[in-house]
Amino acid sequence: MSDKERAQAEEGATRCGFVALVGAPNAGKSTLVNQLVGTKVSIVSHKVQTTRALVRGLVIENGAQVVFVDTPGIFPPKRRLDRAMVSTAWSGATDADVIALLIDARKGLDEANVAILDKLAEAPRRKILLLNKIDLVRRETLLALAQEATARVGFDRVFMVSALTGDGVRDVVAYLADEMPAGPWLYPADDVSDLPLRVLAAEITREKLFARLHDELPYASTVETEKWETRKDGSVRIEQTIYVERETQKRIVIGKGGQTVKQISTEARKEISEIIDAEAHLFLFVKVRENWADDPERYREMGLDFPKS
Ligand SMILES: Nc1nc2c(ncn2[C@@H]2O[C@H](COP(=O)(O)OP(=O)(O)OP(=O)(O)O)[C@@H](O)[C@H]2O)c(=O)[nH]1
Repeated sequence: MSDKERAQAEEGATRCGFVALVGAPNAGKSTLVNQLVGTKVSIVSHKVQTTRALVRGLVIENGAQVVFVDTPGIFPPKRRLDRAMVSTAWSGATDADVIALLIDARKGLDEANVAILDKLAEAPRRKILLLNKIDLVRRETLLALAQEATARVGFDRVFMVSALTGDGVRDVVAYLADEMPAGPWLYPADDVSDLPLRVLAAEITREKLFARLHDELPYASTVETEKWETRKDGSVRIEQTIYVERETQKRIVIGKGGQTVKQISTEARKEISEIIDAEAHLFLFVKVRENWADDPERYREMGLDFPKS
């Protein structure tokens, strides 16, 4: 935060609001939030539907605090867990001051994007369109896509961005900062995310787990931080449990002689240490928890509502 911004905050000339990022799985929402905030707050993966809970990224620009809500990918729900994710995504969107729809420009208006556009057309909110992955798509294609999408939904603005390279992203932030309503900042100025560190640390381990075992594990596997202890020397002892659904999956995660879980732990520990800016000692346990996807308690821990059916 600059001195000017600090002064604005003190004078009370501040603005603050919520921006919901919606889009089909893999549109690039997590990558965009990370690019906006400049720190890794959301977990990026090649596998779809990695984002489960609402993750907020905070950006301060021109006296405004913009709170980004990174919603789970919106897709036709089948299972209970899927329905919880989708309903959390839409409720995040309807509470926001601005809804930003992110579309993977390579995909164009495929079935998933058309369904989202139709639903968005009904939402009584300001909406903007972000055509993402412009590093991979020709300009003529982008223009045609922008026209097609705006014919379906009254977007206030269309931006062309690359969440990966950061191209065009600052323009989006500047625009949104101007759009935020007057009001005090809701979060401390130096925070980048309100996601508790223990949740973030669990997400990092989950990312490493999937990077290694995405073919062998169902995405229903989960990681929870059970213990977080700061020691006298400033280092942190973290205990996490990886929950899987079956004994066979447990064996896969542990690997021969414990090799696999050890590698996951090493990778996660490195990244967690960087983020907390302290030495981390990470201890991973693997447990089988059958039918966890039907257990309301697990949903609460992930910040999701438990759908009744
Ligand atoms: N080339 C390119 N790749 C991108 C861009 N933005 C995102 N990606 C890639 O697209 C993939 C999906 O990105 P994510 O940010 O995980 O997508 P998401 O929308 O958050 O996905 P869910 O969490 O499943 O909803 C990752 O492999 C990213 O590296 C971009 O602008 N250009």
